Amino acid sequence: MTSPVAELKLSDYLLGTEEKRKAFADDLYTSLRETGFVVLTDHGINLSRLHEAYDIIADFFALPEEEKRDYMIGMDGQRGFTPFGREHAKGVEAADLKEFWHVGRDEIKPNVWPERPAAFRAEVGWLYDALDETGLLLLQALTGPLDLPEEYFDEMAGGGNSILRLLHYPAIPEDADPASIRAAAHEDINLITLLVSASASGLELLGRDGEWRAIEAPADAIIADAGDMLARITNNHIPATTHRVVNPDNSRDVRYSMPFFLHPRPDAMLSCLPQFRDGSEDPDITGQGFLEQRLREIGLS
Ligand SMILES: O=C(O)CCC(=O)C(=O)O
Ligand SMILES: [Fe+2]
Repeated sequence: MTSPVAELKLSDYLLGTEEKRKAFADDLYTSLRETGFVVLTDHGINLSRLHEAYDIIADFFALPEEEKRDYMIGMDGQRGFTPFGREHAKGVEAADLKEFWHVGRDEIKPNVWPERPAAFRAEVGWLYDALDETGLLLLQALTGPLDLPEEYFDEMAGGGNSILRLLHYPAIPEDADPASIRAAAHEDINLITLLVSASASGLELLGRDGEWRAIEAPADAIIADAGDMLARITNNHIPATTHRVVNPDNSRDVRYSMPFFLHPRPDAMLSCLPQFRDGSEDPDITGQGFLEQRLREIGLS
């Protein structure tokens, strides 16, 4: 039996006593290690602005398909629009039942922005920065339990190649491949992922006991999970969390969600930490090298 997902207040880390900060960091580490997930409350991200962002992305996805397709750029899906039926999980043939928009760091690859809704760029840009800051704080908290210098992850991932994904899962089309679900079981590529709670349920996590469980989190909480890159540098001491999004009971129900994938800088070396080396660790690879390898595996490159 896995332990339940911890619910932690980010304010304990930001504003708490030394004791509170340490308890936060230890609980974060233990929950990620044992359940792969943590639920963050009191995270300080402006909630009314967050709800507005959901309205704005719903307006964007409601635009005509041809207009959205104007924002398909390049083939690697790292910026702009990716249409329904394109991405599939690694090792799965059936495509996921979703369309999405990616925002990244302009300095690494320039963003594209839709002409409408008018507030898209400002509000989505704000959310990117807020989640980037929150994600780096979580990584900073992990440096205690991982016995690393406090600035370790700021150097690896500050100004990194992180991606905010705005997701729309439309009503399930009648002709959908019966093998397809909204998002097939997968692990995220990056260090950690932050999910600002979605507009509807459906997210499930594969427990270390092999059981799928629906994620239950209070409204407005942020769910954080560990990705492949964190697993790699800890030699699976913090394993990447397998998760999926299942289809709704009512096939007409739509769903929006906004995962933020916290990535290292492209040239940062993903090197197994010394305390986890036992000969079974993966070889060193740059953030960019690992990303390219994984994008090929999910049909985005
Ligand atoms: O929509 C969600 O809640 C999760 C999406 C997800 O896991 C992903 O896009 O990697
Ligand atoms: Fe994911």
